[in-house]
Amino acid sequence: MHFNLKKMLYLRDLIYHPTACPTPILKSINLELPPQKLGLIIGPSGSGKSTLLEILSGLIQPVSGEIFWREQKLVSGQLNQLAGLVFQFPERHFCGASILEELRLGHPELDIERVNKVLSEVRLDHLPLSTPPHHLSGGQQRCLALAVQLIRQPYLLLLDEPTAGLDWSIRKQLVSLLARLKKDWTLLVVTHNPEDILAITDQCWTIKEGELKPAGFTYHGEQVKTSLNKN
Ligand SMILES: Nc1ncnc2c1ncn2[C@@H]1O[C@H](COP(=O)(O)OP(=O)(O)OP(=O)(O)O)[C@@H](O)[C@H]1O
Repeated sequence: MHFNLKKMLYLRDLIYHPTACPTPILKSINLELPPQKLGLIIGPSGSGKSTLLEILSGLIQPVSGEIFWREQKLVSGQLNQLAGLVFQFPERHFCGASILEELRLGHPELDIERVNKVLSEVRLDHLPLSTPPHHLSGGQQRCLALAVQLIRQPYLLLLDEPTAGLDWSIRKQLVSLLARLKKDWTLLVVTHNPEDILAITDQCWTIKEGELKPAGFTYHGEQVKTSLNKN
């Protein structure tokens, strides 16, 4: 397997071990993800998936290890510019009174052109900007949560269980949206239920008790196909 380190997200020996915990939550994580690819990490509840995304978005700091983006070593302050994190059930965190307010939270200077561009990216541009986020459908709320991150123009989109709690047809639409987004962004998705996302996955890992491994295994009786040997 050969990757060009100049063009990728590269995690080296990341360890997260809060002092109160008897064992590390993340145990020497190594991961390489090229740009404009979708990486999928599959693991059960409590395996460390959200913790890894929190580190990558600069919310918490690993005790050791390094994070590189295009050969540049990054520290927490730089990570929140690199990455946009969409939490699990992001609609629970909306605090704007309208779509426009939600998109402009923390960025009141954003011009309408950029707002419209990002809304068209997630196919919400047909809605009035005054629509309250809580009046949107479940699928539209997920799209708005993505738009909130995209408008900050991160390089890397981090998605925690993006299809959780959505109906089948909405999950399908969201997966098509993610497939479109990876033409411009690098995506890292974590989930305990990979069924929806596998079809658009370029690289896949499993995580169990904080240990990350490249996938090439049987999940729900089906061989998971990864592109670890592509590129
Ligand atoms: N600061 C902390 N101190 C102690 N334990 C922690 C801390 N942060 C996370 N944990 C524990 O680490 C484990 C991994 O948590 P994490 O939320 O990353 O798992 P997850 O795979 O995302 O699970 P889920 O899918 O249920 O969200 C859990 O057992 C959690 O309780």
